[in-house]
Amino acid sequence: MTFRCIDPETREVAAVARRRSDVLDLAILGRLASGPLHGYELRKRLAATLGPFRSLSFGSLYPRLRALQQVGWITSADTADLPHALASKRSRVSYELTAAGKEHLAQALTASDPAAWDDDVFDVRFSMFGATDPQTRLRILEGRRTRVLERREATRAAAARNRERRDSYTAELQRHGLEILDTEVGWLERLIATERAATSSTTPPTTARPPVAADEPAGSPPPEPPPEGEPMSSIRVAIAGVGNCASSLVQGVEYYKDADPSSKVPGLMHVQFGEYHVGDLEFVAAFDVDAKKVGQDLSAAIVSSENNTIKISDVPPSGVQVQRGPTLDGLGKYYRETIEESTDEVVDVVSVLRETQADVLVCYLPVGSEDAAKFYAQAAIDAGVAFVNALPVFIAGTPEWADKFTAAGVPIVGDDIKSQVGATITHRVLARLFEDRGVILDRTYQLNVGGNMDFKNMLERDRLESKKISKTQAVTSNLTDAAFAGKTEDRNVHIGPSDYVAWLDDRKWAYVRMEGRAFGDAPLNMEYKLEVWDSPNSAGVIIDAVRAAKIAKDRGVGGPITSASAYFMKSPPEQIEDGAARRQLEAFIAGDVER
Ligand SMILES: O=P(O)(O)OC[C@H]1O[C@@H](O)[C@H](O)[C@@H](O)[C@@H]1O
Repeated sequence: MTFRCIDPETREVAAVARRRSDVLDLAILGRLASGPLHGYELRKRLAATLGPFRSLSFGSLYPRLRALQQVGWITSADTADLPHALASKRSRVSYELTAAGKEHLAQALTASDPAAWDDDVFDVRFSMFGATDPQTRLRILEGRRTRVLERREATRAAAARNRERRDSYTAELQRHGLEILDTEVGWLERLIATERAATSSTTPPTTARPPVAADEPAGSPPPEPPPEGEPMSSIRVAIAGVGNCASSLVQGVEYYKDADPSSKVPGLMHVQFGEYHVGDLEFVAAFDVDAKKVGQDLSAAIVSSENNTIKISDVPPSGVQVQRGPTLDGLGKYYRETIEESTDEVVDVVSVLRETQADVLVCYLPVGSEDAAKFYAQAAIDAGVAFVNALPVFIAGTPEWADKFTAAGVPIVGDDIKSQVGATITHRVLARLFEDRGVILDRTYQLNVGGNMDFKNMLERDRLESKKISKTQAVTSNLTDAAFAGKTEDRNVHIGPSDYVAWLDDRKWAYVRMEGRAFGDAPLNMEYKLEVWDSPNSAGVIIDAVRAAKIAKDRGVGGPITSASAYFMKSPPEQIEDGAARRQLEAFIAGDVER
């Protein structure tokens, strides 16, 4: 027996050719859906509606027509025998869809896998939106938007990298390219909003497509509504990781639960956020791996083991017992040395989320818990629970996960919490101030020290990679002129956790320095030091993020909530200048923008 070795390039060329013929087949079937056509007329219609096929020749059309006849999806007839209206001097053969062809077309129009929003397929699918169901249309539009956003990010990053080497024409070309991508994003946003509005006016949110777990038979019943007497307006919150941040969150809800909705309180954007008051957050499940926390009531677990944040309120027993979640990579070297891992059996997280009817799952795992964070993200998708990702593991910001959440109709706000007035926001805004006032920012650092388990865990440098990237790009993405604008790594930017100082407890001190050049290249330097209690500083932001996620869930909006992610998180799917992000978020709360 002989084996023929096909080189990868040949295989790729063959795959591209196959994709092109598949999409051409779909386009042909779509055109024939409205009735029989001659080859010449068919070609004219394809060329008129589909940009990518403008150069379509009879050379590529006829082989596909023959292939479609062979599989039985179309038939041909000699039009010499047909009425005059269909006959033409140019072509005597007309083509028509068979019953099998109609069935194939109907099925093809329900597909919404990533191929549907590829460059060469999207136009074809879009031209058939009239015959596509609303949910599929929406998924394709959202997928396409993610693809274009991804491309815009890559173009921006490339432009920032090549800033010094490019001449003015190349710069102009890049600017023009970005403008086109901006326009496409805006166009897609408008289409999505229109589709969404049409869908929600015909489909009540409770009947929005329920996410289906991989192991769950399709069509299994949705979770029961809350027990009678339970207020519908509460937000049922589950927490993964009962550390200091969870402690401040739980204490903070207690602290502000009776606040006057029209008042201004420290640390919160709004007491009343849309239809939700701070006090509407209700904790229904919690997961941890620490033996001193698992099995305890949440109110006790938040002040157990290594938790050492400032106390802001007494929390009465909650009736929620901390359950044993999977460890995966959740315990780094220093955690293992410091805490004892629970020997309890790991619970089925998806079932717990379903049984407790959680609305939102907040992921508060230690930095570096890449696998565990993804495990909880998948659990949220499978259980149909909105996800707020507070840690620097890239989930909402990756097209792969964004698509998964979008396809499941589950909202996500992420990634990596940006504190109220923390190291990131102050650094980001002040660096931008340099630029806005014409000062060239040449170098900067942000050194952070603290005394909580987060900082101890981060002594393990391997666990830091995504944290450093997230913190760095949160600052550099807000710049356009600095040589390191948009970069995640550069000799002249150093941003990251720096050391562990036990006696600081949950306090975090950030030392920031910016070196620039002002008028006449005169040096201009700025240094500041920020002292905060780390966990309360992010708790208010999480309370808002949870409420934004719930609002999206109520409205049947799945996938990344871009406004909330940009305002609350360091590494959102789309970085937006903070003032604009806040305005977008207010518009989202008011229901004026979809996400
Ligand atoms: O102060 P910044 O840079 O906004 O960062 C805040 C948060 O960053 C997260 O990554 C930490 O895990 C939190 O503990 C911290 O509160």
